[in-house]
Amino acid sequence: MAQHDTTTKHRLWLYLEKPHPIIKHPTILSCTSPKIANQKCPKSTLASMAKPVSIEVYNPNGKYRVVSTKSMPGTRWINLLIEQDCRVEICTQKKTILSVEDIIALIGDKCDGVIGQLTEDWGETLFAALSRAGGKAFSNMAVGYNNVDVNAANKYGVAVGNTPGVLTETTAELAASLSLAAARRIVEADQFMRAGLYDGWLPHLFVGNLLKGQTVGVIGAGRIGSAYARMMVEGFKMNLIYYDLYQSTRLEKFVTAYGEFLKANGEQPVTWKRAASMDEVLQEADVISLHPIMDKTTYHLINKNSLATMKKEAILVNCSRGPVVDEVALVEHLKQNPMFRVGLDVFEDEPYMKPGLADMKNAVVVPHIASASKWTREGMATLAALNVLGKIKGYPVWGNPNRVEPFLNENASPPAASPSIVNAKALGLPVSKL
Ligand SMILES: NC(=O)c1ccc[n+]([C@@H]2O[C@H](COP(=O)([O-])OP(=O)(O)OC[C@H]3O[C@@H](n4cnc5c(N)ncnc54)[C@H](O)[C@@H]3O)[C@@H](O)[C@H]2O)c1
Ligand SMILES: O=C(O)[C@H](O)CO
Repeated sequence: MAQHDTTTKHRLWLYLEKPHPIIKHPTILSCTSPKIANQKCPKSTLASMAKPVSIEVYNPNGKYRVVSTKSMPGTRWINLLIEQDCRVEICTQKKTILSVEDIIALIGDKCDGVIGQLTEDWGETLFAALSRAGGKAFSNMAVGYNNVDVNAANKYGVAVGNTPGVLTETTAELAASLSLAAARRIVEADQFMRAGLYDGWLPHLFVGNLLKGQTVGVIGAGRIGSAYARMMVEGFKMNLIYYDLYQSTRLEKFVTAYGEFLKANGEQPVTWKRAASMDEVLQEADVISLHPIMDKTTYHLINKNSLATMKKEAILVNCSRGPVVDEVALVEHLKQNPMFRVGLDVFEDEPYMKPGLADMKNAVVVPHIASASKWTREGMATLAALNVLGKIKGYPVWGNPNRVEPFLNENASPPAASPSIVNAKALGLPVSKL
């Protein structure tokens, strides 16, 4: 390993001589600071930029500079970028959530595109910085993009990508897991066992809720909400009630067909209903799962009043975004109603929980892991990278962001298109005919 120019803080390059074991193109550099010269930034920004940000570099001679604010699973996404002449820089900073200043430092004075994370605040300041550096594309490694000010991106002509579809089933499976964990009190029972409290079978020990024949309620029956509904209907023979701004015809057809199948086999058929209001779902359902997007119409959708509408023994699951639920009201409701249970993957002030939530036995809490399966996370990285690459190369936008499978086939080259650009229309980007 050779070390150069260690006298200057901003140029501490460490060349790794060993080829990386999995990346096809072996050249990796590590350094502790990107070039930050000639940027017009507020003084406060410059001051915090003085701190070096550590990065790892692949294909240093690539024509296009693409920055990823985090290391992401898999290597396909890196290979796809370097095969198309990109120099890939991955931030290796230990800090979990990067600040706007950290990201400005990463962007530097020449950057063609950035792959970022849902924890980052992609607003006016960052899009201005990216645009100054010649950047044309940003992609969240997430389907939700409520951390992105799309209007600001439009103002600077920056394409904004997201990663739909590849995480639908994985996220729905976690929502189903939380539904079961809450219904059958799995975490409480696990803690009881580990505490050495089990001294024999008892008729009343950890009695929970049977799902079969009960009603599952879905708020936001889009990709994930529909996949979850199908799992609960087919897996546990639950009836469905859903609320969405749009009708989910495919979901309705599925439940109808499954109901007919059950009937033909002499079993009680399942039913479905599209509710005219969210309150109808809250009143009728035994398990309610939240899957809407996060915007001002869904902020505190579940609050003190809506909680009061729900059955005393209902189960509430949230795998959408934390602020969809008023968490202070939820803690109070959990205290007042010990038979009411929740399964939460997301939190209002992530990564923090509101006071009292951690003490509630009737709450199952996990750290925003709904999309965390290996296949999905690698696929998300691939889609995010291809969103950025597509814009850099001038490719059109894929026609149907709900059908992203062709981009995920590891044995074939991906289509020459950006899989999902949310502001394609606003920017007037061409749509692929493939
Ligand atoms: N916890 C996680 O790790 C995780 C993983 C993936 C997605 N998500 C969240 O889930 C959200 C949904 O993802 P998706 O792929 O299913 O998106 P989607 O766009 O397919 O579905 C969202 C649905 O919400 C509906 N909706 C919008 N406003 C509504 C309202 N006011 N009331 C009721 N329904 C409303 C839409 O009509 C749409 O059908 C994402 O935006 C993201 O925030 C979280
Ligand atoms: O929106 C998303 O994709 C999730 O929150 C992370 O997978």
